[in-house]
Amino acid sequence: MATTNLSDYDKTILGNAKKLKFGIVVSEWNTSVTENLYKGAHTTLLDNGAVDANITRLNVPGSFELVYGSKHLLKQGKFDAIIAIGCVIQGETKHFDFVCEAVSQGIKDLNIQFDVPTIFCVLTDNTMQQSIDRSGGKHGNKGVECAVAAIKMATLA
Ligand SMILES: Nc1c(NC[C@H](O)[C@H](O)[C@H](O)CO)[nH]c(=O)[nH]c1=O
Ligand SMILES: CC(=O)[C@@H](O)COP(=O)(O)O
Repeated sequence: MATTNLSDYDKTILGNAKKLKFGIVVSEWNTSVTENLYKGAHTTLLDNGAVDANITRLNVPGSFELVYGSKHLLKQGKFDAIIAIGCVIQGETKHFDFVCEAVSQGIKDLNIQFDVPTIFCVLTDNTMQQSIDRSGGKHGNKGVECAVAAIKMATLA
């Protein structure tokens, strides 16, 4: 099993997020999962000193739109990091492959085009149970992992 616990991190080595501004883009597909990912990310940012007024949320229809939504926030030039939250679950067709490829490559491209990091907080799972397990279930919460990544990347030396 590749995943240990997505919620484990060493708080003592994490910088304080008090002065940082975050944008969080949330896909509305599989909203029961993405809301839990958002809660994990939002809570972790606050637990590490972030101010709620410095956290901006933007909803988009699906994970494919996370790229455009993240770019929309990045162009405002007022964030230290963006967290893109989605949950893509395999269906009957190859659509899963195209959505996952598009959003992963698109977010990679944003990290090249902009000087502000965009964190890939997108579950790409075979089943809903796998997504439940990784959004506050037995494997922790990927939203926590990605909030930690956002703080680390926003405070790179
Ligand atoms: N099947 C899932 C989707 N599909 C929708 C796409 O993301 C996109 O919104 C649509 O193709 C219009 O551009 N999105 C998810 O986030 N998760 C899925 O499982
Ligand atoms: C990832 C998707 O777009 C997928 O869930 C859609 O389901 P299907 O492949 O059965 O159309």
